[in-house]
Amino acid sequence: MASDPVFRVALHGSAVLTNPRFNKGTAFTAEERRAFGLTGRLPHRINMLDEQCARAWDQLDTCGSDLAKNTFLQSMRDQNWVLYYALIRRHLKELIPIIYTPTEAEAISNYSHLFRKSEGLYLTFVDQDAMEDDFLEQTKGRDIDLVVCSDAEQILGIGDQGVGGIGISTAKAAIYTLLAGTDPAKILSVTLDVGTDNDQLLDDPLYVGWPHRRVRGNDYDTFIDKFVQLVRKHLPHSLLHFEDFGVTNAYRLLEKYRDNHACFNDDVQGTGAVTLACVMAAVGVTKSKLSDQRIVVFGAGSAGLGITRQLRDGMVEIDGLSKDEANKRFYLVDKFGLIHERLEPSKVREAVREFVRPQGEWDDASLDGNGAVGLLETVKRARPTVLIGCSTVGGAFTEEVIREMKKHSERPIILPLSNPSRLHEVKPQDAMDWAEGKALIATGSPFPPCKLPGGKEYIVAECNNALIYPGLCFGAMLTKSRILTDSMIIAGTQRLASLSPALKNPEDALLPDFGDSPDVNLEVAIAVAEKAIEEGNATVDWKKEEVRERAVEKQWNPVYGVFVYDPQGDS
Ligand SMILES: NC(=O)C1=CN([C@@H]2O[C@H](COP(=O)(O)OP(=O)(O)OC[C@H]3O[C@@H](n4cnc5c(N)ncnc54)[C@H](O)[C@@H]3O)[C@@H](O)[C@H]2O)C=CC1
Ligand SMILES: CC(=O)C(=O)O
Ligand SMILES: [Mg+2]
Repeated sequence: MASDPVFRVALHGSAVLTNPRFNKGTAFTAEERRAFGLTGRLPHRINMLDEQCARAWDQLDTCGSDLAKNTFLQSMRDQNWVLYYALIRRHLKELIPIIYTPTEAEAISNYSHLFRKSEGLYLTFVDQDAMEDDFLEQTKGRDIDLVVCSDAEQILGIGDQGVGGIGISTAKAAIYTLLAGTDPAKILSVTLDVGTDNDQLLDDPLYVGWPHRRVRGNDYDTFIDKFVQLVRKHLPHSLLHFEDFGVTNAYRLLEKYRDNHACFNDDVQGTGAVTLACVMAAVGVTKSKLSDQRIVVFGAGSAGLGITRQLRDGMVEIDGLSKDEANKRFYLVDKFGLIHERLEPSKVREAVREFVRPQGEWDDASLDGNGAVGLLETVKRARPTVLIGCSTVGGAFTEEVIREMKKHSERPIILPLSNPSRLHEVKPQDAMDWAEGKALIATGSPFPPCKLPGGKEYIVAECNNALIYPGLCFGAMLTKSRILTDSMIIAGTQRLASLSPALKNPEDALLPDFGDSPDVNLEVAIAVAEKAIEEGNATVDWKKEEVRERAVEKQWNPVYGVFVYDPQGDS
């Protein structure tokens, strides 16, 4: 058996108990209590981590709502990292929805009212002259591998949340630790407070962010660039994760920086990757090819377009289609209806141009009350085999839409991916009933299984980027890759797809269970790291054969080590 790791710690007395990285609470041993001046600061009895977890679980049980549980866990994280992560690891499926989607969305929208303690780095537009000092204050002497940042323009389906964006950066960071084993001490969570266009926040006297309209244009770009250059200068080997930016900035910033630093946009690339893996599994069940699919994407924002591009690239890489041929498999429907050539140019964003349906094809289509080619008409004429929702429009996949799809597709693949749960385009059970028990379904947030006509149950896979992004980025971090390339992402995606339970049993879920997500993300990380080495992007001198062992070795696990007091040690 491996012996407990030994840590040399320079803190003493209450400083150890108030530092979440080192605090063990009642688990400090008698020897440690003497060495760190804790004997009189703790009750007599020494607990094991398992006992602490059992007590915390009971305490959590007394919280009256999911939001109260989220708040309880947040304060546990402020007190004791090992206990927080150990508790969640022991109850992964129950607690991920509490610390992540859907409950975290509620916590973020109440951020100013629930505020208790600062977490992470707050960079505010008006304070940008001090940005480097503020940045160094939190990073100096720390060995940071990962920076997770958000400007909070499009948080988890609930729109602009201003300074509350720190909540998504810290939640995504926690998922990195839980599912990939990234050391929490090596992660920096950042909110980029450039104001907010959310009137409710601006009118709220308790709002704790910068009460100003969102800064845009050159001023915004200069502010973001200042931040990215600090990351590049002071943390050159780190990975920079962008989360929940508005659609235009999401694409622009990724393209601007990804060739010079390892950058990742989760809503674009993570969502694209997990959905590609999910559709690959589904076409395995229907015994067809990716390139045989006709795909309607409802909501062509960061996620919708990221998914479209990733599926398109999959058709090119895996099935050998040309890019132009692959583009023709997609029908994008946004708030002005189907994106086609006759739409006014102002309604067609630059990023969607390659997927615009040609003039002529839709000339005689019926228009809805807004003069648009709506979803139902698109489904009638395009006869999709795959229908994906990333629109935040709850209930948009109506009975008529699903029944129409079923007329032309024996096993319709239906993926309502919008978060949180109330914004899903269709409830899985409704989709299954309307598709006469034949739908293949995955959702963005967790849902209970569907009942099938014969009484059996169908497990609804969770197609959430958390099933893949921690592994994708951990693979790049492990190998200290200079950049995160599309082919590294495809390698991770193929590894995830190969783990689909539906490949072994077509009646099973399309993606692995979230309870298995730590093992799944490890596999993804290994595939990405191997690819990084093969492509020459890695800056570590490893052979591909040693990646698995190294990856496991580098994982942080929520266990208490043995502490030795050492004034020259960590603090
Ligand atoms: N399952 C997962 O892993 C992920 C899910 N999401 C979810 O996807 C949703 C979209 O997120 P983002 O793409 O980041 O937001 P976004 O704001 O970039 O995209 C939303 C798109 O939907 C369009 N839309 C709005 N109303 C519409 C309507 N009535 N009909 C058709 N389209 C309409 C908007 O114009 C926009 O293009 C959110 O609910 C988010 O939580 C996002 C990332 C990952
Ligand atoms: C899951 C995620 O990244 C989102 O809903 O934005
Ligand atoms: Mg997101």
